Amino acid sequence: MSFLELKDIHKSYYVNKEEFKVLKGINLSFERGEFVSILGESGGGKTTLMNIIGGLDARYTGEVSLNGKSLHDNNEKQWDAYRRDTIGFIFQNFHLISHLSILDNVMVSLEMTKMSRKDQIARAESLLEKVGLKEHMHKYPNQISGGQKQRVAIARALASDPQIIIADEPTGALDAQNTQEILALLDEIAKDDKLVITVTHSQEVADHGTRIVHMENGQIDRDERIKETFPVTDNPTALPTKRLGFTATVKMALQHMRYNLGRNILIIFGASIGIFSVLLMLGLGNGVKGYINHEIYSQVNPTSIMVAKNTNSQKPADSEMKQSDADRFGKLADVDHSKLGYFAQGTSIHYNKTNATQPMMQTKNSTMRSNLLKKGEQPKQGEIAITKSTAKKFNKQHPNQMIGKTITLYVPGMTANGQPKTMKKELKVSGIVSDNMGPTVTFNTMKTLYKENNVKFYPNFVTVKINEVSNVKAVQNKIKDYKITVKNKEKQQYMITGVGSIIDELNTYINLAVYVLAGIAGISLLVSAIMIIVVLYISVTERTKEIGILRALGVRKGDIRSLFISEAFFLGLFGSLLAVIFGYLVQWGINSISTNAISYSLVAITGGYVTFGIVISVVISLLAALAPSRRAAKLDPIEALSHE
Ligand SMILES: Nc1ncnc2c1ncn2[C@@H]1O[C@H](COP(=O)(O)OP(=O)(O)OP(=O)(O)O)[C@@H](O)[C@H]1O
Repeated sequence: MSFLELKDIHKSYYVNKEEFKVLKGINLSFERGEFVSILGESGGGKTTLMNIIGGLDARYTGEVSLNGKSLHDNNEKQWDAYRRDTIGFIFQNFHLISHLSILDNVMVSLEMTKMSRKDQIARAESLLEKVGLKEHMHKYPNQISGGQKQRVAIARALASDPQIIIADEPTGALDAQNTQEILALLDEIAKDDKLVITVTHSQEVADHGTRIVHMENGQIDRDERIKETFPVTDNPTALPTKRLGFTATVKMALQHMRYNLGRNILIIFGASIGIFSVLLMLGLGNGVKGYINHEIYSQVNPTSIMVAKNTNSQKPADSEMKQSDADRFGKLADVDHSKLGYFAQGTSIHYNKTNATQPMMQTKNSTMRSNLLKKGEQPKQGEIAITKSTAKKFNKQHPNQMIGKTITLYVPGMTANGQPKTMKKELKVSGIVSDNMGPTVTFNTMKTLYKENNVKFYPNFVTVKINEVSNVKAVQNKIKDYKITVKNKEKQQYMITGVGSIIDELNTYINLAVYVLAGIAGISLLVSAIMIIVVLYISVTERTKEIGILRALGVRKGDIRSLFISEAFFLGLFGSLLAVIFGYLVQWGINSISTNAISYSLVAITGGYVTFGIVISVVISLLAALAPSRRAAKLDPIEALSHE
């Protein structure tokens, strides 16, 4: 049983369904310790035969067996493993990976062995030392000579300690001096128990080996042993290998990105614009919403709501809110307390022959914020807090001096038989409040005013104080759920009034506007995605040869796919990180201006938005990578290697 045996190998190529027979029944057997040169006319099928032996081409008929075991039924993964474990390729044009250093070129093969990382590096260094390149190991392929490149290729071919070294025209691109050095190295390899098969046109190379096989017209026409086969000293002990794996693929992706740094920075910059716009829109929307809420909440207590009767009637009796209504709300979950109140329109205040009409006035209640009191005290029984503009009307120079003065309050009312009656009461000014609020008296003061004027008093709202802002909506909904039947129609018994009740709706509209804006900004994400697709497609084309090399070294299709997907992942990740940096910078810029102008930070990018931005960016990049990475993985290794 020979080490490597070829039996009746036939191979045809088909061009436009026309068959071209290239190998027409090859029978050969090889042993370890041989240095075989395959000679023959150009186009005679030598490379085709090497591709079959090297496990790059499985589309042939006949039998190739290694140590008596046929390779015929190998599946894709077994072929990958065969190329990793058994074969070391040396190509005429070196086929080094340009974006990896000399050391890393050798490491690609070693990373597929099960050695520890430390041992892998030690072996790579010792192999480079053996080929005389240790001091050049941190250079890149474009920084060394042709002869040196071929020596790197030899070190790489030997990395996983394969039993067969296939060298296709290894000295074709070298001068006489380098040719001698490479031949000496190949000699050493054969002496080291391995089988070296070279394809060559050079008689000098052929004469150097132990055996010459000549091909003619797709068949072997001469097979002569010119030297003794080197003695084989032990059984082959190949290094156990594994697939390239996640870490090595990711590392290689990063190395490629670093090699093309300028271009990748531009792509990352392009990709970041979309995410940045979305982040800024969301942050701005959030900030503006916060600002509007802040403005409203600075005047209205967010945990208090005002409830009135749901009626269009002008009759005070129809709008009456009773203590029983207040008690009903007071019993709802999360309600702290609930109180009757009175809201009046068309009131006026008289002082010192000057009259000031008041568009609206309400009894003091929990929806009012204490900060609306600008000077003096909150009103007690028999007192009133008047607005700043009213105070100015009465005392232009010193409005604050109105505090302590007595004014007359006029309130329009209606007698029991429907006659209008203006009620009045003298009250002491206790303080001055913001114009946003209107004059304020206590509920009891208002009640007394009605009583003194003999008009029945109908409280017309209830304020409900809720324990927490987050429970307001639920309480509002419960109050809205109380129904009453009027003329056979069921309708809501109460309505919620005051600014607080519209905050929710206002926020819904703001959110809507923000999402629309972010959506428009999102269009640039689509542009980023298309850009990444284009870039990756270009990259696949550019790197076709590299893909062929990796496949020849035994890298699996899946790992080739991971390589491109990793690059896309990093483009997306770095793009979004850059976008976050830009986002925070612009946020800082806008907020410094807005804090000066309106004492509020208008942009509020949240951690949630940042996470969303990063996730979206990465997902888009990964989706964009699907098609290009699939294309890369599907490339035929032989075609990829011969790609110009
Ligand atoms: N993919 C292919 N499709 C069609 N024909 C092919 C293909 N690859 C090779 N051939 C043809 O098969 C024949 C053998 O090619 P091969 O490369 O094996 O020859 P070779 O002996 O290595 O030649 P050379 O010494 O010039 O490198 C040639 O005629 C070539 O044109």
